[in-house]
Amino acid sequence: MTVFDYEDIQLIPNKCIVKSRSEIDPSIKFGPLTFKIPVVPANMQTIIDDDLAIWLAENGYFYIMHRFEAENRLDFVQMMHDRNLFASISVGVKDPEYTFVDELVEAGLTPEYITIDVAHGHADTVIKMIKYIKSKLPDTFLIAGNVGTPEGVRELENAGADATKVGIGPGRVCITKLKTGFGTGGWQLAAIRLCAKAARKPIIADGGLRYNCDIAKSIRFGASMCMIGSLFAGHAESPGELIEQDGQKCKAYFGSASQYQKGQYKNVEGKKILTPYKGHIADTLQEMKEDLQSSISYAGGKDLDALRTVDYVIVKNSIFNGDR
Ligand SMILES: NC(=O)C1=CN([C@@H]2O[C@H](COP(=O)(O)OP(=O)(O)OC[C@H]3O[C@@H](n4cnc5c(N)ncnc54)[C@H](OP(=O)(O)O)[C@@H]3O)[C@@H](O)[C@H]2O)C=CC1
Ligand SMILES: Nc1nc2c(ncn2[C@@H]2O[C@H](COP(=O)(O)O)[C@@H](O)[C@H]2O)c(=O)[nH]1
Repeated sequence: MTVFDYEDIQLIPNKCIVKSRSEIDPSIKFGPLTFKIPVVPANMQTIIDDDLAIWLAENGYFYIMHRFEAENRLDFVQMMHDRNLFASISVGVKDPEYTFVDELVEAGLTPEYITIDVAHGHADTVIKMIKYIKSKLPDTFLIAGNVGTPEGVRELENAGADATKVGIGPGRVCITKLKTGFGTGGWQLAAIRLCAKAARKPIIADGGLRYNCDIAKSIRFGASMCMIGSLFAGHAESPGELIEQDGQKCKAYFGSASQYQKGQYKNVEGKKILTPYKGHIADTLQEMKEDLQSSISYAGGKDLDALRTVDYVIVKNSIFNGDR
């Protein structure tokens, strides 16, 4: 098996067919809706909150609300629908989550997207939840994860998932690789490739993207959508207070399996970092769009499809997955 990560790949240009990058359309149809770019901020408490979800939905971007204020989720779905916006929420696999699905059904609420969000998604608990949600809310577009193998992708798809999320341990605030020895950290892009070859439905590349070019590379190796945490942390709109450290404005970014999320040090597989303040998220998203348009122009096309078949070389740089 050929193993590589984002920083080991260079895409090879084709002849340009546009006069301006503004002619290029980097949008993606994902589930029932089409979004401006194939990017979604991670469903983590330091990355997304209600206000940002509303802004993203209003402005043509995909979002997935996190599941860590479980009691607010029903009202959140109702609130988004009252504003004629799509609702996209996360669930876990523990018993109360079945009751929550029942409550959605009783309230007559069908979120357009539900994501089953657990660390080790290749599990009977996840398969059972997929089948339950699909039986109760058949019209919801159901994303399940996380997995890191073709077998994981196939099993979740066969259970009824409409898309799978790939990435075990490549995240910026992840310590799964150090605590357990398992995962796709250091070869996440090769794992995307392996999983995409086996997939019959869309996959989301989750974690390990460190630069805007990694969006184009994820698409090249078979992703339909990229979930990103660290590049979205530290914005004006990011949840959390601005902190000053060594004269620099920062915001905290912590893992969903960190003690800061869990409130206790048990089965911890995440850490906290401070990220420099980055200004407004609209500017970051606009830059991602422009860079992706540029990538597509180098691929010799006018839309994301041009990236999917572009040639590449493996230029081994390091195994550090951008985390130096
Ligand atoms: N993408 C990634 O690499 C990772 C992501 N995360 C994120 O952290 C958050 C918490 O995830 P998670 O702990 O799964 O959620 P939960 O705390 O809801 O746990 C999910 C269930 O799976 C059980 N479980 C069995 N094996 C594992 C395992 N290896 N890791 C985790 N749970 C396991 C848990 O039981 P018990 O706790 O008793 O074992 C629990 O019943 C999620 O948002 C997830 O996306 C966390 C780690 C890795
Ligand atoms: N192993 C862990 N992974 C985590 C944790 N919290 C979130 N995550 C995953 O990271 C990505 C974001 O990655 P990034 O490289 O873009 O910052 C996120 O979507 C989750 O899949 C955690 O505590 N441990």
